[in-house]
Amino acid sequence: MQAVPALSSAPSSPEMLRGKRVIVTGASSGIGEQMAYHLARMEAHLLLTARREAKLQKVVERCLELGAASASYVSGSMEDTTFPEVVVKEAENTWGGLDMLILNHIGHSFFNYFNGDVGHVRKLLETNFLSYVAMTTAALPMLKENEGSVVVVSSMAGKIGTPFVAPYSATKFALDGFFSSLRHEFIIDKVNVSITLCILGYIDTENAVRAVSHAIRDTPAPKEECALEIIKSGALRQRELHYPSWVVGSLVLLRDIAPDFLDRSIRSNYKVENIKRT
Ligand SMILES: NC(=O)C1=CN([C@@H]2O[C@H](COP(=O)(O)OP(=O)(O)OC[C@H]3O[C@@H](n4cnc5c(N)ncnc54)[C@H](OP(=O)(O)O)[C@@H]3O)[C@@H](O)[C@H]2O)C=CC1
Ligand SMILES: CC(C)CCC[C@@H](C)[C@H]1CC[C@H]2[C@@H]3C(=O)C=C4C[C@@H](O)CC[C@]4(C)[C@H]3CC[C@]12C
Repeated sequence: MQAVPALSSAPSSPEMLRGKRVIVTGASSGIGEQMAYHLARMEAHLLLTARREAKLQKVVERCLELGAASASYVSGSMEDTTFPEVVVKEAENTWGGLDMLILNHIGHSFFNYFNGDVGHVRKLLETNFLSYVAMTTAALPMLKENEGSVVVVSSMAGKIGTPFVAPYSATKFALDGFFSSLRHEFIIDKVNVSITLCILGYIDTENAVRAVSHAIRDTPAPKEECALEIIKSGALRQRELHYPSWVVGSLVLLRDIAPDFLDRSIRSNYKVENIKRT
């Protein structure tokens, strides 16, 4: 009998997404950029989006070098309520269909004590949450037709309360509520569109390391591996991804059986003396 390689031992298994049409948001840097490169190696068709056009141009070029079936971008801000539809329309016009929607972008926030800025929370909800709802709504007809997948990138801070990220954490908890409810409805309604919620711990992207390395004792996990795990979990239509699995898995378990113990250990991971109030 021939041995079947495990998915993890075939990092860029081309069959997984070859020829599939994929939108990646927040693809100009960090985990989104790394997802674009993995998808390119898998020979997918790519539509990338973020605000910075020059960065997107470079990522598209590299995707084509790596073997993408096609690659293009639309630049714009998800703070603009009309932009989600613009992106989905672009996919409709170029491909006439869609297989996977990867929602990954986040607006800028601060890593600090909550300063009472309600306007910031409102703006962040638009960028990090409402635009995800709008993108999914606009893409749903195409996703239904192709029995596609929605991949929602969230965080441990969207499952467990952690300090200094109150506005961000709220937007990530909102994603869990919305998309976990929607998943039920799809199943009840026999809509064959999968929803994968990705719960990530601390990842070594430039922005994350710059924002928190002075105040967090943890070592971040690699963005390249993280990006691949996200794509795999979406392709396998899993309900949730926990990455790194043992860290996130055990914290989520502790949340329900020993919440005070968990909160204390979370706080002990922070060098609070390095958080300067702004
Ligand atoms: N890194 C980490 O430790 C963790 C990350 N995550 C999640 O992973 C995902 C990716 O994070 P990471 O790679 O670190 O983030 P980055 O900051 O590296 O990337 C964020 C992306 O979003 C884009 N973006 C920012 N503002 C807007 C906007 N207003 N409209 C549209 N796009 C925007 C940025 O591009 P541009 O500036 O060009 O618009 C960029 O492409 C996020 O959902 C995050 O919550 C979860 C847990 C931990
Ligand atoms: C108890 C410990 C074992 C684990 C604690 C985990 C903490 C350290 C992890 C879990 C989720 C992480 C945040 C996150 O999701 C996304 C971002 C956005 C980025 O631009 C800036 C960094 C930030 C705020 C991360 C900061 C570190 C967080 C709070």
